[in-house]
Amino acid sequence: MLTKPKILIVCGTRPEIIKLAPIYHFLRTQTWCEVQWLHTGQHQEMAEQILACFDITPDIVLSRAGSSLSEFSIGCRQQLDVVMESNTWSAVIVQGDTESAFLGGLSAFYQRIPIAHVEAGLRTYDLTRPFPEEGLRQMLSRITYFHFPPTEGGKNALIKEAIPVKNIYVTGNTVVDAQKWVIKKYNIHKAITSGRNILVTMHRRENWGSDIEEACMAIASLAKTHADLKVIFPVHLNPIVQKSVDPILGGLANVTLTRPFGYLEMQQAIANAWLILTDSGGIQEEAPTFHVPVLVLRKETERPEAVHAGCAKIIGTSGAAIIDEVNALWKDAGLYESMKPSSNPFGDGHASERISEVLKSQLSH
Ligand SMILES: CC(=O)N[C@@H]1[C@@H](OP(=O)(O)OP(=O)(O)OC[C@H]2O[C@@H](n3ccc(=O)[nH]c3=O)[C@H](O)[C@@H]2O)O[C@H](CO)[C@@H](O)[C@@H]1O
Repeated sequence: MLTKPKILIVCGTRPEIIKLAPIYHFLRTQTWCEVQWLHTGQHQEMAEQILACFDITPDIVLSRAGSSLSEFSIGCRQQLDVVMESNTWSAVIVQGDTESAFLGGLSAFYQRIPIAHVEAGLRTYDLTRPFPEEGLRQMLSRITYFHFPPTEGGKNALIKEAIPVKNIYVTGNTVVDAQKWVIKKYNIHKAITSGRNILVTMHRRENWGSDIEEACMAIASLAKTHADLKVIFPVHLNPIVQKSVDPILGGLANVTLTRPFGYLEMQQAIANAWLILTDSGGIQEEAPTFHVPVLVLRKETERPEAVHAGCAKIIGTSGAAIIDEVNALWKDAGLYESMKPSSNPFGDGHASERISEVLKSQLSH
């Protein structure tokens, strides 16, 4: 009897779990393969919550060695090697640009197991922005076999980097598959009929310190000017971020600072938002599903599709730019309508099926 291809999904952070969950569930419905989920432990509390939300019980959980990134990496790599050697894996799936994704890929590479890289080809070509993600995703592309860019832009970047075109498959972003799953399961839809909510998130390392503070001062000024504006800001648990945000925005009547949202709460907050100000990658991709425009609080984005579609604008973190851009949308209903996306340029909700089809045709005999 022929044995089924065995696929290992390796991941460890909140965004990776969100983006790999739909692939895991789709592959579990398939009879041609067996799939296992490995959690590296890079994120712990945040990961548990997201795993529960997506009904995932990992088959393998690594124990986190130490609290520093280097201690985590060394322990993770050692444990990954044992897992890679212990079974005859046909492919290892990783996503994006985290330490977990890179280590999962590297360990598979040494065992000569083909790597399938989900969300491949995102680039800024500035190794310092975002750091370290740009470096990690570029290195992963060198050792990956199946490249799954979400869009044509990612495919073109990979082709320019001499990745064989036969190994590149444009799939759409699985983040939209994940949204469709939770929207249906938990019945998420816009639940406010009046007022204007601005959802804010900022956590990127390159914005730490004065950039976050300047953005917060601009948001405070907007909140004071527009009493009917409601700002909702789930603040990242990193104390560096909290130290910048809390003193400037805490205590304003129409600004709500909260702990990080659970994934469902976040989807509900996006659905309810009139506008989003963010430096998050995932939220740029999720907002169009709920027809919400985004102002990107960064100097660049590796996700230009929403900018090209007109539903996102890169504005940086200067206070003047934030105030001007929000006021322009506040006053000009036509401008606001022109930025409201009618569909999501990052995906159609069927990326997982496409990824499964490619793996089926290449791995099953
Ligand atoms: C440079 C860059 O862009 N890199 C990205 C970055 O990820 P990111 O910037 O997208 O990260 P977040 O902003 O954390 O959002 C992620 C998800 O979390 C949800 N969320 C958020 C706040 C909250 O309070 N509650 C939530 O539920 C939110 O809706 C979204 O789905 O790092 C990842 C590796 O870590 C990379 O793979 C990814 O390329």
